[in-house]
Amino acid sequence: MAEFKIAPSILSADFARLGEEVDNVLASGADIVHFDVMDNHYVPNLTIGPLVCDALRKHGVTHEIDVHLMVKPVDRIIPDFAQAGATFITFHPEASEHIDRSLQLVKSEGCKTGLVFNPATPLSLAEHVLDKVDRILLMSVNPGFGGQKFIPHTLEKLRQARKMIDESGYDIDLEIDGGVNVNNIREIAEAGARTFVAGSAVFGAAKDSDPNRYETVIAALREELAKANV
Ligand SMILES: O=C(CO)[C@H](O)[C@H](O)COP(=O)(O)O
Ligand SMILES: [Fe+2]
Repeated sequence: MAEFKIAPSILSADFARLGEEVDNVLASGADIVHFDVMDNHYVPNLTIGPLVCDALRKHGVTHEIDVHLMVKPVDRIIPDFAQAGATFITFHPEASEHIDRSLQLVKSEGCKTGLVFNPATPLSLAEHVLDKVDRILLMSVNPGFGGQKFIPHTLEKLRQARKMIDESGYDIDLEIDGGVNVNNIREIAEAGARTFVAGSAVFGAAKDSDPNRYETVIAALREELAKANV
């Protein structure tokens, strides 16, 4: 069976208790911390920056931090995130003047690289840089907000991305971000994704009733993944 990873997006966490929320979700079985950076310019929302990434590392987080940059331009902020402890730095090709140069910059700063594709952005933009990409992230919503509905067309795009990666021979992860939940994660895995970002599905889970709610929802996501025919 393929290896699947679950990456809760802290966009939907309680920011007043962020360290505790991240500790809880990791202790509940999450693999990766997905860290959404929005600049009120590339996307119409404003979130968190390198200081918060650094604070999570100082708090004791040792898991992978998957920095999803929704900022323009990207190059200026890459060294700051590398220094703040990012594991992956993933950016949108439209936000970089020179995609190849930005990928090289991420690598030279000691981080892994990711390229992220909006619903309407063609995968062909990755064609000539696959040797420098560690992760392809497909957005299944338009970027900027959590809690949106999964765009069904992304399933076909995932199949295309899976084919492109497999045919390339490179070791590239395929991640999905936006509207992932217990009801659709299985077909998303069957379409080719291996890493699953889930924000509202994890942090929004039945807040009042279940003290182990993160564990319950992550176990339910894994149960669905175990049924996937891949
Ligand atoms: O990048 C993002 C939005 O731009 C978030 O990672 C994404 O929306 C996750 O939230 P949800 O699972 O609630 O859709
Ligand atoms: Fe994201």
